[in-house]
Amino acid sequence: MNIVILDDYQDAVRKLACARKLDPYPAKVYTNNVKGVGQLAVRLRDADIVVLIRERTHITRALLEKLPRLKLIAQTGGVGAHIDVQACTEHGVAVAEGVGDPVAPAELTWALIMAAMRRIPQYVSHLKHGAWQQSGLKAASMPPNFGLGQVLRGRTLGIWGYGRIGRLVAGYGRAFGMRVLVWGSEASRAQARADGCEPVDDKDSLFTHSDVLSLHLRLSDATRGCVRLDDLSRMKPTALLVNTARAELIEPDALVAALNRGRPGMAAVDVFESEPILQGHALLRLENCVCTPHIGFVELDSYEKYFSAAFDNVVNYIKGTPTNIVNPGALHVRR
Ligand SMILES: NC(=O)C1=CN([C@@H]2O[C@H](COP(=O)(O)OP(=O)(O)OC[C@H]3O[C@@H](n4cnc5c(N)ncnc54)[C@H](OP(=O)(O)O)[C@@H]3O)[C@@H](O)[C@H]2O)C=CC1
Ligand SMILES: O=C(O)C(=O)CO
Repeated sequence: MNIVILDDYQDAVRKLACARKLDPYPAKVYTNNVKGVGQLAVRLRDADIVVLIRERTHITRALLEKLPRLKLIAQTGGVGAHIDVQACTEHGVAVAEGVGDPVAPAELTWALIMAAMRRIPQYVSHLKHGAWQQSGLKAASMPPNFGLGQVLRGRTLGIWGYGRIGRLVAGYGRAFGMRVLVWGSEASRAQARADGCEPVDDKDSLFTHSDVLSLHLRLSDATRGCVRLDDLSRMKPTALLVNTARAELIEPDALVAALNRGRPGMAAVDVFESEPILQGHALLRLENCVCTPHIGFVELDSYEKYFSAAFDNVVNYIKGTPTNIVNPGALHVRR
């Protein structure tokens, strides 16, 4: 079996002990600098198994048609919209989902909430530039209403996407004495009610009433662009929007437009439509936006867990006992 590992950010996989699971099965490791179906098809033409670290590589129908040897795609973390799972099934390519750890992204979400609500990145940056500002931030570039930071106790946290991460973030919010509103499917809202949160009856209520609104949906055709400029415009000028899920959940350009208008007053984001984000991107220039470079899951233990789970799936597949296959139908299609 030829195994190719793509998207190996900063050689992380090679440095981690979990990669030793592949020792008996020689693997080529590439940091993915390949663009387009043609070049990718050349790089992957001898691969039986591809391990994807994150989502830079798009597995499309057109690419699959050029890869008759490919049998398994092993993804770290959840399978996202970058893999055409239906086309994989039709081509007999099994897709294995890695198991992520929701704690690291949930804690990063909270780190961003606290940093943004107390304006910590801005205070740190002003202080480093010699400005001792204790009674609120003042600068020509500050949007109106930016003002002072705010405490969380007694304020309202809104959660859209009450899954593994959203549920943890909600629990931390309750520990801070926040009222927690949840919007989502009937099942999500029932779970939220059982957990002591308040399900809301419509999306508008979530955007209108939240002081902090955090997105935790998965990206799919159904959720792409589900947050529109209209929704953001309903938010309070003092409110914070947090996105550690996927950038494409928000309509293109809507977040920049909304922040420029001051509703919501602030955003904190860990995910971008194109990663790495280009220097000079509008979100990086906005004083009322805190950005981190997709580090929700980047933490020693969860790094090991993400990669280790993906490699377990590879080894189990080779041994003939595939695990965590999201499209079991593919296993019955002759290659
Ligand atoms: N920044 C980072 O490093 C990380 C980011 N993430 C991202 O965080 C987000 C949440 O992850 P996680 O909590 O593990 O996800 P889960 O699958 O546990 O939950 C996601 C929620 O999204 C909703 N949803 C909408 N459409 C779908 C769909 N097609 N399939 C499944 N759920 C759907 C569901 O809510 P409902 O039933 O109400 O519709 C579900 O509860 C994801 O976007 C993930 O990619 C994850 C790990 C690290
Ligand atoms: O698993 C995920 O969805 C992540 O964002 C980590 O790459």
